Amino acid sequence: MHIVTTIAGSDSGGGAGIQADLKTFQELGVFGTSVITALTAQNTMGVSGVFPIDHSFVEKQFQALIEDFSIAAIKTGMLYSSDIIKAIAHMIHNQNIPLIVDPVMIAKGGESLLLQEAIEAMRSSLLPLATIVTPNIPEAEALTGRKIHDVSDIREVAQGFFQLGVHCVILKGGHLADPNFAIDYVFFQNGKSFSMQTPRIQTSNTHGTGCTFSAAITAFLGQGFAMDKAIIEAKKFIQLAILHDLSIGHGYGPTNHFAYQLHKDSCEVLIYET
Ligand SMILES: Nc1ncnc2c1ncn2[C@@H]1O[C@H](COP(=O)(O)OP(=O)(O)OP(=O)(O)O)[C@@H](O)[C@H]1O
Ligand SMILES: Cc1ncc(COP(=O)(O)O)c(N)n1
Repeated sequence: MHIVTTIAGSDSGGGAGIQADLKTFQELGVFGTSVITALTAQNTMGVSGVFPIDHSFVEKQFQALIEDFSIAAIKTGMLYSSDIIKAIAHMIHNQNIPLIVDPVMIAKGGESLLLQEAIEAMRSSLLPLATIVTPNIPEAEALTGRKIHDVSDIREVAQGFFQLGVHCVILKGGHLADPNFAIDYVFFQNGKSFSMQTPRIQTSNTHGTGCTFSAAITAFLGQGFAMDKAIIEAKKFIQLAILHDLSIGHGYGPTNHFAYQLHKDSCEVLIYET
């Protein structure tokens, strides 16, 4: 049994954060463990409260895991403060475990999930340890200080992440204005790159898309998939989870974590060399 870990915030509404990650891990047949960085009072309509966990207790949770388990891959999500980020970086820097950083900053409803003061710690302490980073466009801009207007800017931004020490950058195009396609751009430090394209689904039920996508990458990597295969299969997982939405709640509804196992043969991801 492959064991993977999510270090993230709890979403009481069950669509994002720790809950989305553990559901994804379960669906993909890996054993999920968790380190909770913050509690959020949240539903599909928004975040009404954030209760950060003291960084010493974040450390204690991780310590409990590494004392007992052999962890195959780790992902991070909502990390909230520089204290928490530094504690996590300190704990994992000598572990030699693949690390997927989803640099969560702002919830779909606009609420901040990362303090402004924590952006520098993310850049200087955590990203140098990352195997893969999965920013959306605004997150990539905030972390590299470069603006993204078109695809050529995306390549520049990926270089910015490589300079920090990241091995693979996935720039998620969910926020780009293409009405027909959801395109993500994948860049490896060795110069290899490709884009992944699926039909854009017209829906507001996209709560937790980024969490679910990065959790799926973590689950596939934890099972020993090669990095490109893990990324492409995770794109399939999130495409199906958005397509077969569950219509839960009154706001931005969650995605459907059951969908991949039911429909995985029906999804095609188009890959283009970039
Ligand atoms: N409407 C959509 N149709 C198809 N795929 C989508 C859609 N919206 C997002 N995606 C895909 O979902 C994945 C997550 O992308 P997104 O840009 O939504 O991440 P995010 O903004 O970080 O999410 P979150 O806000 O949950 O953290 C990407 O693979 C993206 O292409
Ligand atoms: C605990 C937690 N982690 C991450 C997200 C981001 O998800 P989204 O941007 O879809 O709201 C969230 N809302 N809550």
